[in-house]
Amino acid sequence: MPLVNVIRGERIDTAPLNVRTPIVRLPIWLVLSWWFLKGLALTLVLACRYWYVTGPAALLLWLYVDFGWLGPVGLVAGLICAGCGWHFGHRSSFLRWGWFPVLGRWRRGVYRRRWHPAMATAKLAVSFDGHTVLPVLKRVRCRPGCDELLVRMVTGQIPDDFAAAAERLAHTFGARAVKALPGPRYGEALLLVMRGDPLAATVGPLPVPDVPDFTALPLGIREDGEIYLLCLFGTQVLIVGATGAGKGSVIWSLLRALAAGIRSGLVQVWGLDPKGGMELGIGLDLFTRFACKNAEAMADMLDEALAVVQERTARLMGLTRQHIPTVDDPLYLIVIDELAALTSYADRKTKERIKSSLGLLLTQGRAVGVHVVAAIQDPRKETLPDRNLFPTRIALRLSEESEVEMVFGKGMRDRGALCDRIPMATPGVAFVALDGDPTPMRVRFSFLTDRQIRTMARTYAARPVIDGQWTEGGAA
Ligand SMILES: Nc1ncnc2c1ncn2[C@@H]1O[C@H](COP(=O)(O)OP(=O)(O)OP(=O)(O)O)[C@@H](O)[C@H]1O
Repeated sequence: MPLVNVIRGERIDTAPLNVRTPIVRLPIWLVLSWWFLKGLALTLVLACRYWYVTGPAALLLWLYVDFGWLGPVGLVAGLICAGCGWHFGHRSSFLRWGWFPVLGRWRRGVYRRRWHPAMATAKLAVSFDGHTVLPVLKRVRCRPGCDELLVRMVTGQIPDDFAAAAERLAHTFGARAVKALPGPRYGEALLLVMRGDPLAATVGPLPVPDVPDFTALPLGIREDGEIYLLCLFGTQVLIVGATGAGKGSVIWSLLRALAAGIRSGLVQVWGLDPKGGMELGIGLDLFTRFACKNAEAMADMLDEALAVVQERTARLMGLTRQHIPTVDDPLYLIVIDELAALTSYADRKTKERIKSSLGLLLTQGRAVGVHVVAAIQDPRKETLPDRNLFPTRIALRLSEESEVEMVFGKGMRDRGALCDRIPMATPGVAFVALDGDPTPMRVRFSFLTDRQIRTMARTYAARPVIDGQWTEGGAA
């Protein structure tokens, strides 16, 4: 038993004088007047707060009192006619300034009603000091096919907590998908609630830019309705997808975005098609060099590309950190249709040769304008030696969950890269990582039919070399 008990805190001594709360008797008229004034003040506050309901209601009531039924009916009919005229006259401004703000107000009410149960069941409500604390829904904005919810997170939460619960939230709000991003300020998150699917339909060929902008090549449509732009400068591109996932459409979309540069000589495309030219052969005229028959010819071509890299590196050393292509000193694009055929299935000696020159090409080629675009079906280590040498990775439909991690690394599937759930019925749909955005973006690449590829190849033809032999004109 302790000798002395020390208890911290302030002791309240018994007061010498103890009094009871005084009772003041008020007349009933005073109590009723007080309640009336309080009710009036509350009504005024609510009327001002919900002005978008009370304002139109007051206007309609005034019209009814002054003009009878004709007044409100005439106003509503006039507004509908004006809205239709605006919609048909200038649809984009009607949606931006007329329809979406109204829809946003309506949807804010709908989200607020479901907010508490949604947060509680998605485990985003926090219990603190005996209370339940919810993230605050600050704003709802509508965009085509998507609602943008600005949320103030509870202390200690991060946007990744919302990303982890994205699928639950999507089902709760009855939406196709929910994407969580960091908000405009610390402590805020943006939830993009995807309603329609702008990627459900095939995307046709995009217009060919007159001069390719190597930092923004248009290849397809993003799920937020914007154009997906690929920055080729400073990168190497890996395309991964199961058979029939649409790897070809990524390659052809890229060649289409570069087509004007191919014709002018600003870009030289070298093609390696281990499937005997079945895939890339359709657009043969676009390729300056093309190898499809044997692995040695392909290894030779990679060695030649490496020689270009080494010559340029020696020439540009100390002058610039990024090569700017010109017609005399073009950008080289090495397109490999099935990388695994080169890295795994060729004979041992050729395989080693290919692996070593490819590794050097991937690491040294980026800065000197020699870029590799490689497609592969199977992202396992045995077939894809080092995915980290490809800064840009495009993952189409994959067969297994684990393959998503093999392509993007840990955590991307949790943030929404559900490549294994892309339906077979939507080839060309892929997930990509965008610059500065930790969550993956779903995109659909444009699709060119064989006929469109042939026409493009004829229109933007380059002078080809097939299996080491220069040929005159095209060989479509
Ligand atoms: N972007 C797209 N939009 C719509 N349909 C597409 C798209 N890409 C491909 N397809 C359809 O899917 C089929 C298979 O596409 P593709 O041959 O490009 O796939 P792949 O991944 O290259 O397959 P493989 O590995 O077997 O060569 C095409 O014939 C076409 O009908």
